[in-house]
Amino acid sequence: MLFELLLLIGTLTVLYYFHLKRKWTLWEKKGVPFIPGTFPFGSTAVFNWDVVLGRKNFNQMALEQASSLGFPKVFGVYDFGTPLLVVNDPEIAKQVMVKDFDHFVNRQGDALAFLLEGKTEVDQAWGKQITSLRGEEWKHSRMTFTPIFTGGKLKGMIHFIHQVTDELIKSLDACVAKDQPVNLKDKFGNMSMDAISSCAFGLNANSFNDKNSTNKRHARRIFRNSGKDFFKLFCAMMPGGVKLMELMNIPVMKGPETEFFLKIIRDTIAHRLLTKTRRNDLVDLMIDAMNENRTKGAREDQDSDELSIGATALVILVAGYDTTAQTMALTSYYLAKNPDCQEKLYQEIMDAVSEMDDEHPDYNLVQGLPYLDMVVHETLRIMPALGVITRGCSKDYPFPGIDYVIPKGTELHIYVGGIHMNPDIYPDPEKFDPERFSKEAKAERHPYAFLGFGQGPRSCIGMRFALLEAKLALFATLRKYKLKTCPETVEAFTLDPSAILSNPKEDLLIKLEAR
Ligand code: HEM
Repeated sequence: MLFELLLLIGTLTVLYYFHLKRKWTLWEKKGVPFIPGTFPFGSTAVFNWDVVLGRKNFNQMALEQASSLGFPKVFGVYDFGTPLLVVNDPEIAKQVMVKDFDHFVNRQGDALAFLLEGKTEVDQAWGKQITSLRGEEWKHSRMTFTPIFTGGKLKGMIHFIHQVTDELIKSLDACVAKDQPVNLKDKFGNMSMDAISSCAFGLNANSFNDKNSTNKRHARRIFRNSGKDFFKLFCAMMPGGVKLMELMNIPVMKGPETEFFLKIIRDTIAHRLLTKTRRNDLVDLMIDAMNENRTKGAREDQDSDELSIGATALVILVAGYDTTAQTMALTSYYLAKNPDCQEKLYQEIMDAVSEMDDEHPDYNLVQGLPYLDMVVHETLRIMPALGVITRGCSKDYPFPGIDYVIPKGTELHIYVGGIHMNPDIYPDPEKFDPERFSKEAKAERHPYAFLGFGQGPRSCIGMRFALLEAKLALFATLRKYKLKTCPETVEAFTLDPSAILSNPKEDLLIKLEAR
């Protein structure tokens, strides 16, 4: 009996393999270079053995794939045996992200969409948040929440960020007083957590004073995958896996961390409604947006709206935390290593300070500093938080330039890291050179050669907020200190294999000298 069973499994595996192999040759016939991949995972950055086994960061994997093929405009990889097209060219990225957006409204393809359809509370929260929503549901959610990130609304919140930059400077002062190197990941991690907690929920996360802050620990966990997380994903991918896990009340997504943040969000909303207090922060704006929609009769379903608020607040917290923290930490690291750029930025900041009436810069002033903007963009070019942006094809799509129709349900990967590191687009791509983002340099380049925040209707909704926070923090830091490398500064860093974003694995340590 056992022999027959093994024989059956063996035969099915071989048949399945040949079935996939037939699909794989499709790419070769169309002249698209492809990476053959390891059966059964395939070779995408996401499902690659090196990534699954925690040997490589998946953004790094993507960049290596693009570079190993000499940065072709498009190439094929296999995602669990399904051919998947990788876009590595700004013009084609524009086609997909903007011109033919009606084909690519979704972020995920159909093959793994069921992973977001679990019915546990945790999976519902992830499935209902704006980054995962599909089609009309996404359009509704995006329309509802876009107005809360306008310049006007951010101006109303800037004083919350000023309070946190004051905390940041106090904490940096303490390091300088003790003549200690500053751990950039740590300091800017605290800054980001406190800024987002304050602006989004009116909470004092107290990260600078509480070394073991639960908020930070849980937020970091959400963007890191352990062996257990991969094992759970693997089980969920088995036929009937999600249903079985649901019956056992095991969520596919990370349970305790999600529940922790959902509770914070619920308590905040309940407190606001009970006390009728208003802070004009993101929670208030989300409640307003939802009420406005209901008044307009756009949506009757109150439960669904409330789930959408909870889920979106959750994603604001997690999408805003690590991405912005890393951008601030890396910008400071690159400035310490490039004193000429730092000096130029310092001069720009001091010129601005001489025109300020107030202790803190206002919104227009900080957003209008050209070199500060160039420095942050160059950091995001070298190290984009998301090295791969995905889109799901929702209608058959005749791909421009290739005699091939991408079938509905296919997932496309846009390799941001590949475009940002392509020497034909950015000569000497490893070099930190903010001049690449001067007005003149940008005018000579394809506008979609920078994808640090994505592009088109599905681009980062929090971009303005992130840039405001990062610029305020860098303004305050550089105004007061010179950033210097020290013996503890790593010459180069590697990327954390357990991180979903491109986070440095090593600590980024530098010394500060009071100006
Ligand atoms: C420097 C910091 C940040 C970077 C580099 C970043 C980058 C990105 C990228 C690359 C995307 C995907 C865009 C696409 O698919 O075209 C994205 C989406 C998103 N980001 Fe950000 N982000 C940052 C900060 C933030 C902040 C602070 C928030 C919230 C306050 C936020 C909320 C979101 C949301 C909700 C989406 C999904 C939008 C949608 O599906 O419609 N991000 N971000």
